[in-house]
Amino acid sequence: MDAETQFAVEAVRVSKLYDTFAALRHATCNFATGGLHLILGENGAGKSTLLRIIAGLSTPNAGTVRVLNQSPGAAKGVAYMSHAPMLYDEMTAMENLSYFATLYAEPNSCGCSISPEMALRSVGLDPHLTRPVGNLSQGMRQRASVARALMADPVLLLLDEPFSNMDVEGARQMLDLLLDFKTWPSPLGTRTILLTTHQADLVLPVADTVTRIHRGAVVVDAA
Ligand SMILES: Nc1ncnc2c1ncn2[C@@H]1O[C@H](COP(=O)(O)OP(=O)(O)OP(=O)(O)O)[C@@H](O)[C@H]1O
Repeated sequence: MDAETQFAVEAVRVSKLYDTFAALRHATCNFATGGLHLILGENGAGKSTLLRIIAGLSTPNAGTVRVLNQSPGAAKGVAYMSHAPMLYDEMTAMENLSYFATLYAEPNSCGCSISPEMALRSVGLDPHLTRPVGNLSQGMRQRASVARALMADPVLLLLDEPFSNMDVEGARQMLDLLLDFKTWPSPLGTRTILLTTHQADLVLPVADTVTRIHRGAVVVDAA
């Protein structure tokens, strides 16, 4: 990433339609490089839609989006965690991450990675767990999902509900982990995290910015 890049993500008047329904309406929001950015909003507000567009997984109908100064999907060093599980239930956490590690070795990836073992340890999971993911507690599965995203060693980490299914203590530990991860040196530059959560009280004290979305529109974009 260019060291001069001020914003990890710039979204200008972004709209996303599903048939005639506007999941996002002229949403404009910028996320500074190096920040922990919190995106809040009611169920169905458009938070996941925005993250998916930034991740390059969904194309807006209107507006412009720049991610690490490139088009969404083109930028290296971006990892996205969906709120839906992205792991195979019948495999262990280690088997899952080892499998996905082979995908991160593809030419399109950033070329740098954190080992499956280190990613699992960093979220507090034992890499030698023999239980398949489908038999883990929901909180442990969530940790494994976050570990999968960390494994790409992202300079921009997009997390959709990383604390869901976690008790308060587990969520705190996960937040501490993310804050620590943000300080890890990266050859691609300063790390930035965007996350959505319904546990706003947990993250608000440490968030650098808060972006509120209501019915598809950005209503507050405050530092
Ligand atoms: N593929 C789709 N087809 C049709 N409508 C969709 C699709 N994806 C999302 N929507 C609708 O777009 C709106 C925004 O959805 P989105 O998932 O972005 O909200 P959200 O803020 O992430 O909500 P939650 O907090 O419940 O996860 C919702 O009304 C949702 O039903």
